[in-house]
Amino acid sequence: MTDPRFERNEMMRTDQNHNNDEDETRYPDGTVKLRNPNIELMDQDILYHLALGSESHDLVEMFGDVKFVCMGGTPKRMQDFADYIMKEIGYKLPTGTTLQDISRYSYRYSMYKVGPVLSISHGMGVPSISILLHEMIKLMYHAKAKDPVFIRIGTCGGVGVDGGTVVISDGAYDPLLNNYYEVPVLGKLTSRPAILDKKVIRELKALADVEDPYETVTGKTMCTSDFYEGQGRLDGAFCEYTETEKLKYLEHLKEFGIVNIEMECVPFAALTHHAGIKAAIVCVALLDRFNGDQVSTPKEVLNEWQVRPQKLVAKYIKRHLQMKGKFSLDGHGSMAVKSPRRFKLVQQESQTFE
Ligand SMILES: O=P(O)(O)O[C@H]1O[C@H](CO)[C@@H](O)[C@H]1O
Ligand SMILES: O=c1cc[nH]c(=O)[nH]1
Repeated sequence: MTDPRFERNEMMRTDQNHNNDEDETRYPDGTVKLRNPNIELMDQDILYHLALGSESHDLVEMFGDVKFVCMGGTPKRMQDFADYIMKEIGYKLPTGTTLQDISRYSYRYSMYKVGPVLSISHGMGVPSISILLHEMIKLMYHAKAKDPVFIRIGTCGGVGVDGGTVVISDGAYDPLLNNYYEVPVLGKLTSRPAILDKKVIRELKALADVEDPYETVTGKTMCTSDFYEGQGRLDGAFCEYTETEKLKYLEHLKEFGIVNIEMECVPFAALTHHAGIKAAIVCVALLDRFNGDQVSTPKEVLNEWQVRPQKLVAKYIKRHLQMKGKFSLDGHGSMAVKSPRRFKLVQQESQTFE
């Protein structure tokens, strides 16, 4: 007999496969509806790992205009992206102010806001990004943000693609090649389909420049919970398989259509999909895993490679801002600060969390 503690919650899985209709996740005006009735009954919701709260901060004022939530592993990359997107959309900070890390007093994640774009670090691996996603989805709900799109800007190991190649994920798979996110809830495995938005993927692919001196490809991405043995590396502290076995495994992945390996795609695709939020992942490969395991490319080259997904995502954001009258850029491609007051509020951090 199956131990009930480890029973997979099939009912929930089936339910969630069919239960993603817009009524469940959107109010008619496009604002995010939460699939948790408890939140609106709470006096306040503390977004602990963001150092924000629904009572301590005016979240509607601070984040109500957010349209794009960009995430990546490191605080540095996401600060660089905030600076880059600011230039790209011509967003002007009020004189005498600089971009601030809104979540700095959480000492967990770093978050920057540039007009309608949030740029936030998620750390490494499934638990770290899943905590952030719960809080970012709730933040979008509290802020009454309309139809935000979430994009992960990452790095990965290539499976048959060269270092420097940009990969747009069109599927997210765990190491058993399941495309759902399994998480134990109250002692039962609950599984949620890991689905990325086809339209966003198509648009991103169409924006890739054929003149770029590197390739931009689409393909399936595998998510692991470990960088070393979990990704079949030979250079971890332990290794109980041969190089031949490693290569056979990579061949098996390649045949299945996996083009890259990273450590967050499954919860990212599953939690955004469950929240009814469109999402996409753009990573740059740091190496082709058929050729090795160590990331030995010089830092300057890696830094240039890391900008490649940012450039593509910036193009996508610019295109959408130009399409939407509300955020339209002026004749010089500049986006004026619409509300200096909003900006001030965004820069304010909560003393409560210091
Ligand atoms: O470069 P980022 O986006 O952090 O992601 C990749 O890099 C980390 C491992 O080095 C993992 O988190 C993996 O997903
Ligand atoms: O090989 C790699 C490179 C970056 N990130 C990963 O998870 N794996």
